[in-house]
Amino acid sequence: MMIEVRGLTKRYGRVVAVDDLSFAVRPGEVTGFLGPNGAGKSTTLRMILGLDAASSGTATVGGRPYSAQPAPLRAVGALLDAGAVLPGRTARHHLLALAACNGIPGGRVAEVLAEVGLESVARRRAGTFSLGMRQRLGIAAALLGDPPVLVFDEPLNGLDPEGIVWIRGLMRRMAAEGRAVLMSSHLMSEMELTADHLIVIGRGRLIADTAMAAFIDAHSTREVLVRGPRPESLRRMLAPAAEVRADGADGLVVTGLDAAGIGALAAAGGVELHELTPRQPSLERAFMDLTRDAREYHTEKETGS
Ligand SMILES: Nc1ncnc2c1ncn2[C@@H]1O[C@H](COP(=O)(O)OP(=O)(O)OP(=O)(O)O)[C@@H](O)[C@H]1O
Repeated sequence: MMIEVRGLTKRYGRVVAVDDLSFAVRPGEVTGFLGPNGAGKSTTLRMILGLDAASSGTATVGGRPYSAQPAPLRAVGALLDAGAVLPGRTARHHLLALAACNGIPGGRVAEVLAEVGLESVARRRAGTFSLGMRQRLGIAAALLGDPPVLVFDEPLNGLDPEGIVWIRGLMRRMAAEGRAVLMSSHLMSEMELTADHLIVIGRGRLIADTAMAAFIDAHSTREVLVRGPRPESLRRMLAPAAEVRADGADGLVVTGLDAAGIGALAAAGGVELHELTPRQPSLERAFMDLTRDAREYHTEKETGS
C-alpha cells in the first residue's frame, strides 16, 4: 500500500471536516477521490501531504508520515494549488529552485518541462501564465523527484479539452509504470475514463472504496428511454409496473422494467414504439444516487433549515 490512511480525523472547532477515515491507495492504479463539495477531500489530501495536522489518526506514504520522509519530493509528488508559484520567477527557475532544495539534479528540470509541454515557455515568468499553464507547471513540480506516489487535487481545473485528454494519458501512464496515483475531480465523465478504483467520501466519512466498474454497477439505477407517438398511452400501460417520467414531448424514462419487459407490454397493448434504448449507467449517475444524502447544501435546502 503506497498511501495508507487510518482513523484519520480533522476538526476545525465544531466542524468535523474528516471523520474517522480509513483507506489505502495501491500502486499501479489511478484511484479517484470523490465527494460532494465540502466532503473533506482537500483536507484529507493536505493531511496526507503534511500540510495540516490530523486531530487524530494517521496518514502515511510508503509507510512513513510525510513529515518523516527524508526526501519528500522523491516520495510523493503533489499538485494541490496551482497558484502557489512566485509570479516573478520563470518556470525553469521555479523548478530549479525546487530541485536544488530537494537534492534533485538540475538536469531533471528540462525533462519535466518537456513532459508537461512547457519547454517553449520555460523562460517566461510564471505570473504571465494562464491557469492551464500553471496547472502544467504544478504537475512538472510533482514529477520532478520521479516519485512512486502522485497526489492531484482537481488537476483538471482550468485545462482545455486538449489539456484534459493530456492529463488522462499522463495519469494512465504513471499508473502503468507502477506508481500509485490519487486524484480528486468533480468531472465525473473524465474520472470514469481515468480511474480504476474509487474512494468516495461524504461529510468526512467513507461511503465507498471499490473498483470503478463495481461502483457503477452497484449504485446506478437501470433506466430505459422509450419514445413513441402516444406517450400518454404508454405511460398508463407502464405505470403500474414501473416508475415513469417524461423526457421531451414524445419520450419516457422508465425504471423498474428492462427493455424486453417494456417491449412486451407495448406489444400486448398494441402501442407503437419508435425507440427503446437501455441507458448506459454512468459514474455521474451512480455518484449522484449514492451521495444524495451527503450533499451539504442539497440536504439543507430539503430540510428547510
Ligand atoms: N481551515 C479551515 N477552517 C475551518 N473549516 C475548514 C477549513 N478547511 C476546511 N474546512 C471545512 O471542512 C470541510 C471540508 O472541506 P474540504 O475543503 O476538505 O472539502 P472538499 O471535499 O475538498 O470540498 P470541495 O469539493 O468543495 O473542494 C468543509 O466544511 C470546510 O468548510
